[in-house]
Amino acid sequence: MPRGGKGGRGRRGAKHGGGIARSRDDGGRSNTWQSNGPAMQTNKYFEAYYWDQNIVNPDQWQAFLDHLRAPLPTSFRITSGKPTTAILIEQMQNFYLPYLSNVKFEGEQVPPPKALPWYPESMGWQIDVKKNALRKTEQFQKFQQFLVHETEVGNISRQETVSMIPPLFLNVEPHHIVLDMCAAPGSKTAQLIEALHSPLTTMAESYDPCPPGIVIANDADAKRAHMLVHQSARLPSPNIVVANCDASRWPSVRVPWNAKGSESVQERTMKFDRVLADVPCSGDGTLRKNLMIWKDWHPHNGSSLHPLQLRILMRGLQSLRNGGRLVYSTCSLNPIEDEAVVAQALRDCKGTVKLVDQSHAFPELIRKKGVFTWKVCPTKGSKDKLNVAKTAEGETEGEQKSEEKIEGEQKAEEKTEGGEGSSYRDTLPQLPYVEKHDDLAPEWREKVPKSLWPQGDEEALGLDKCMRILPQDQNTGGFFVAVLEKDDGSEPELSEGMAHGMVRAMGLKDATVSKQEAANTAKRPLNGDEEEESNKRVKTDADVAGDANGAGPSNGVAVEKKPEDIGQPGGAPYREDPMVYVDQNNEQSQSIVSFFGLTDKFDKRNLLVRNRDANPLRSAYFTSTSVRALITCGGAGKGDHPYGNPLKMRLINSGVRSFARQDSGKDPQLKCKWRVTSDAIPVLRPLIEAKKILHASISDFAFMISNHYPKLSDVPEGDFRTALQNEDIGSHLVDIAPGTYQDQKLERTICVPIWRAPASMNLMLERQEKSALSYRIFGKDLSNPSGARQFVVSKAQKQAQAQANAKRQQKEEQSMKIDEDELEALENAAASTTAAKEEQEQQEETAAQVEEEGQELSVDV
Ligand SMILES: C[S@@+](CC[C@H](N)C(=O)[O-])C[C@H]1O[C@@H](n2cnc3c(N)ncnc32)[C@H](O)[C@@H]1O
Repeated sequence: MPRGGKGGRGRRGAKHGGGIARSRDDGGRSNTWQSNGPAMQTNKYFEAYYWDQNIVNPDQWQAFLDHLRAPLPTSFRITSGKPTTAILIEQMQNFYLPYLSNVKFEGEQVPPPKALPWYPESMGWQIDVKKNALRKTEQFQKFQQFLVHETEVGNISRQETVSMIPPLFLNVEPHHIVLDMCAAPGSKTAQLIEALHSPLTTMAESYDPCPPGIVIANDADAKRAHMLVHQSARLPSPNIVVANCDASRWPSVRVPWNAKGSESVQERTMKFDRVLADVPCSGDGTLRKNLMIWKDWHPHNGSSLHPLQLRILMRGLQSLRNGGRLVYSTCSLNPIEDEAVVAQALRDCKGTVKLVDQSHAFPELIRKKGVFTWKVCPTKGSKDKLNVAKTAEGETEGEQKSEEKIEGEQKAEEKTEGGEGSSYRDTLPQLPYVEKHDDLAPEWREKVPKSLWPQGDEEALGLDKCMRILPQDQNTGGFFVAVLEKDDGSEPELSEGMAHGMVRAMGLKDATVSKQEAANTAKRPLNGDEEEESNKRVKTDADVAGDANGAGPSNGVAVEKKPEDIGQPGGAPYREDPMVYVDQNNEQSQSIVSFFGLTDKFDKRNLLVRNRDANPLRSAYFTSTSVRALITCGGAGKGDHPYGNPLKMRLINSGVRSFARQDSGKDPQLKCKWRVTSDAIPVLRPLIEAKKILHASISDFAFMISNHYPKLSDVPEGDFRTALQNEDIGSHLVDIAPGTYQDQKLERTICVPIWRAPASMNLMLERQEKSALSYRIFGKDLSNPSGARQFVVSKAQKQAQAQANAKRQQKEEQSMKIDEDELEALENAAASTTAAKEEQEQQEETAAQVEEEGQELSVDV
């Protein structure tokens, strides 16, 4: 059954791998393993097909099958470029490795986790341990809690080892515009975002909060595209855009662009520096975790996906700039979905695209070279169905067997598998291979693409530069990766990539608008009629100048169309709220900038809201300038969406939610009704004036964690308390200086958000974030009297879990496969964000109460 593809039309589970959530404790998965048992993990078509394809050496065959039938090891990645990156690696190496090095389960030594030798700076890990050993030994239980905690707060991502590979070969840099064509559930997108903000390194200093580049995460499935929003919320970035398009028809979007050294702004089609085409596939590389694939697997699954895969790859290559790089990947081992797709794309590109030799990169990663030839099985039934000419070369009696006969053979008594060459092959069914496209009857030649077959030019195309990762080599899933680069000689001026030119263009446009605004302000006040007339004039002027602030009724340029009337032709209606940039003179925006002391590096034109009035109501998002160039298409109305967005992209989300309204308190002293979200701190902290940051010691911090809304008078005496008392009521950021507290050391400064109420203060972190942070620094949770880790399980989460379990059961009954990637992503993202939201709302309520209480207190005093 295809993985994430369109092959199973009408059956959602088939189409997208069955979007089924499961409980965080992994109970669902282990039950699946136990209930299915090894008896189910067999498929004679699979064995016959892959034996014939010759991608596994005969002496490795048994190991190949054995690994496919063994549970997949747990693996995870430590998020790069965060202040926590180095700390977690240090904890892994200096605490958990020794701690887990001498564990026995059922009399056997359990291997400790190992850093993946090819993943940069020990940030990728694998645990070759059976699930029940993980759950039933005290040491691994403790380790599991650490993993869950750090996963929930975004410092660790559970990700299958092989899935970590494609983004590494993309070499993403901060100025790159990156398209992740088939991104959901988003584990690779997370790596792309990390790479955009910092080189893949443990050094937090290299983190750039707002680089010039953009990551566009796209998925054709609307529900799955929304999962990307949750996933990206774990890695807050002003440079992220989530879209919901059919990647094979990825739209051309026009953006403003300025050539270096010129004073003019041009409009250009946005081209990508990097493209990831991790296409929907039959998924047989995931057999170790998606057990249902065993049951449904047939060579035809791959053949039926080949055309879509090719269309997506071709569109990716067309969208790439000259000199740009594209990585094509599948979690299928099938050459029809792999080499055949790449080969046809190379042919169609007529020499403008080449496969890149990556044999020198990540040398510790064991991989096989791509193959030059393969066998094609274009139908599920017998060849008769295709009316293949009876005289066709290579036809044998065996190949003529009917489908019923094949099934009969599949049920035939199993003989010893492996090793014995042809005698083993004789135990397996013959498959309805068709030697060449010309062998098909004329009416079928039209329907079945010729590109399924090798065409003799495979060696010349350099298909051996493709890479195939086989399960037995590193105890992983199976995977295929090809790295392609475009060299068509066009647009040499784009060799610096497009992002810099887009940012420069916005600078020029912004300057024009500022001049215009200054001129307007200087005018005398107008009476009503004159004002209306003037608005019309401004609209025309702005149109001519290319208003950089985006469209909206407020600046009079919106074309009134209802968003629900608009959609991709033939696609689902597009109903997302518009993304509108706030006028930089907006009162709320100005209060945010002055209260938090945001420097000029914070461009207030990049503050975005999700309403047509461009008014910050509950949340305000911050995006990079390049994202503004894209979302507004550089000018009002250019994007043909009522509010200026490039409609064709079907935008779902963008930027980082940075400010949340907190105006429930009625204190007239409250100067700014907004608080900085904890997600936005890494992005905003470097953009805030030093004098606006409060400073506290590690013992002050221990006090903050241990106490919920302590009175100001109870805060330990010292500089922090004095500073707090002199501070305005509202949201503040506090730098906690390195130091020692009860033998526990904080090695580097961390920044946390607080709320200063009239008579009290509070650390504005949700419970599990506080708990994880406390554990990391103090070795226990100071906010919990028992010191144990705290996990927030919200009502919504419990409900979602119950629903997910029911759904899983239902799907299992229907023999659908469960997409474990999706489950992993849900585990990484959705549950924790629901809980976090609830926690945040609860915090806001408490803050309001305390504030009011504080007001009363201050009146009393
Ligand atoms: C193999 S999964 C991608 C996994 C993802 N890259 C990750 O690492 O988490 C394939 C995805 O392609 C999506 N998809 C299927 N057809 C598509 C199309 N025509 N355009 C874009 N996405 C598509 C599916 O919804 C599915 O989420």
